[in-house]
Amino acid sequence: MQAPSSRAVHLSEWQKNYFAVTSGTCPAAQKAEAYRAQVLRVQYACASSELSPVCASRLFRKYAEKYSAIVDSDNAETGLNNYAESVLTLARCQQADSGQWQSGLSVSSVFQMRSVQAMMRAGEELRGSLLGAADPSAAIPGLAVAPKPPTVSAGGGSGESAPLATPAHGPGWAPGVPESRPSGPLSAQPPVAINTSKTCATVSAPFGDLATPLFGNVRKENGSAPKASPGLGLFLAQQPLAPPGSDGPWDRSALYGAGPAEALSAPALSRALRKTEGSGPREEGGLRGFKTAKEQLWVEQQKKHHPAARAAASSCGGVKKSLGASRSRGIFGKFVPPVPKPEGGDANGGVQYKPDSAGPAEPAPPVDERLKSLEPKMIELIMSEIMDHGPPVTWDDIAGVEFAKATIKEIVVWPMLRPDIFTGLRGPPRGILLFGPPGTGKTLIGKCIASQSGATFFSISASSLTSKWVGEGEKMVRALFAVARCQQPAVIFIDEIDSLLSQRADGEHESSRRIKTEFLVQLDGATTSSEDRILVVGATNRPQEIDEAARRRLVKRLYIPLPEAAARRQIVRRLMSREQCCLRQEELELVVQRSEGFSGADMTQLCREAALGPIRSLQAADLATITADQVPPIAYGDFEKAFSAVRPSVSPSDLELYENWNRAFGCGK
Ligand SMILES: Nc1ncnc2c1ncn2[C@@H]1O[C@H](COP(=O)(O)OP(=O)(O)OP(=O)(O)O)[C@@H](O)[C@H]1O
Ligand SMILES: [Mg+2]
Repeated sequence: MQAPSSRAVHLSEWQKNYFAVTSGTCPAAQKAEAYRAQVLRVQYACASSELSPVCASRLFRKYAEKYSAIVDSDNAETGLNNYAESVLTLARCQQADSGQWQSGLSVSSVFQMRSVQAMMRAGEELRGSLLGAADPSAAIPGLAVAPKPPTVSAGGGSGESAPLATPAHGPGWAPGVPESRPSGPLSAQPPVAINTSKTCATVSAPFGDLATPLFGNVRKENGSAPKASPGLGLFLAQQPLAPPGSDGPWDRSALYGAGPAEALSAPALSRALRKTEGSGPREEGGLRGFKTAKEQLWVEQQKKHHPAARAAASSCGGVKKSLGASRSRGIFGKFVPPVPKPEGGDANGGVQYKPDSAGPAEPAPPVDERLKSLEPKMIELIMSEIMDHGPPVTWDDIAGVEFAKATIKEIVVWPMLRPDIFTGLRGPPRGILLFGPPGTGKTLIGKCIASQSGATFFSISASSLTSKWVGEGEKMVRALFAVARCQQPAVIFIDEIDSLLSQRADGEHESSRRIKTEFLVQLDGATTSSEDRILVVGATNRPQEIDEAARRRLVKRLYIPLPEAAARRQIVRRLMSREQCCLRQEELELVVQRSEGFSGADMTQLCREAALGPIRSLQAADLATITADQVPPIAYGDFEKAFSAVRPSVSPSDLELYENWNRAFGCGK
């Protein structure tokens, strides 16, 4: 059979590549390979004077950009970075589950291996004949010969290195342009044999740190370095440097943006070398230093959003945190679609959310089976309702309500701390209702439980469940309990629970009826399951509006009354202790007497008003110049004036309603 002419070969290859790059169904790897082949072809054509430099430069730029776009794409389906990343993830699974694992092989240790040395010797012998014909850059006048680096990625290196490098290519990745490609022995040339100062930067740029573990050395950090991409590995072996002005020697698009002649010019070469050297210590080799474009994006997102998110979240002691922030999972952590949970998991079978230290390179955490049927968006929203403890609220910060505090300690804190003792009949109730007039410290108690119980604390206002996610309320309720089940022990604190569990009425909206039903079902499950350690704490100042079915499930109904004299005294003392105050004991008693019927919130307001008294007594001119310690102390006179501005917010008739309800349904004194 007659051998096809070189032009015919070119044509058929061209057609093949053209088909690959224009096909809508061709996989990304194949497309990238086709573009890379075109890039090489342009190089060769230019080197053998088949193409004018101007034309070559134009074509080179066109195909190189397209190649770069595929290799660097952040798209999970088409980006080869992602492709390599998933392969690396697979490789890491083999590493005895240790995040610290690094290959024992380094570039230098590989060259100590006998098999590699034998291959190198063979390569030395073949070298002359192969190099002359194969290296296109050698044919371009005025350019330094770029010796081939001891490649990790081109697949032509040692047998030992192959398993590490080849998986990144995947089965569909067949390095092209074989006819002119330097063969294995060349690729295995040891770096020690190369004098970089005399030849060029090619070797030192991609393989600068020879002590770096081989596996980790797929990328020498500086911008968007190639990750063991075979096509790129080969290509870069022939493109030794970064273009002028690029961020680094491996800034692929910048590199391709320059024509071949520019890219290979001597000044650019030295700049690239300087940059490479400068970047060396910044990141040691190894997987830890390896960042995909996606990971880089994650890091940038963290830098951009993290401080703001934290600052915005710190109000009232409790810090709402979203998993995307404090338990950062970044774009990896953007809740991943549920996948079957592999072996392991925490003691409760909970979701294994890893803290920041896990790093962005970690694979997405496995998701609990119990969350599989839920919408990721919902879970993400619920997670953002988890309250961090923030500045702790202690039991002493809550004045009065001794009975309620003792009861809560007994049924919330101790069983959480000693679940082994509180079993059977001693098992704690799973539903608590805190009811009482407004401003008596119900929410404060919730925050205290969050600080003191050591449980995962979900603080959800019922109105947010009903209004924020219109039409999706019942799904939210389901997600809330499912997530809490995965995060046990957990406390779900629902403020204004009356708006969620108000009595069912005929004219009520369908969606709120569904939410209520779902909530009761979930509450029933949580309150009756002997395995779950979920406590639901509801707070309301309208207990009479709560549906009777819900009331029954919130077995411990604790009245949080207006503060008695001792509690009012404690509130004033505590608040005044932080200010300059000259209130005598008998004056304090007068304040306590006169504030009969005030709620805790009213007492706080009274003290704030009194604290403004000394300022108000100052002339405006003085206010501009006075120092903080020159402000007069708060005196009884200021309280007297404050009493005329602050009135009790709870009326006696309202109070009677609460007391009646407490007598009827309350569980306390
Ligand atoms: N027992 C208390 N001890 C100390 N401070 C209190 C007490 N009760 C209320 N306060 C003060 O009043 C503020 C409001 O209290 P909180 O929000 O807990 O009231 P609430 O019972 O939840 O009211 P509402 O029923 O209107 O939601 C608290 O931040 C605190 O400063
Ligand atoms: Mg409240």
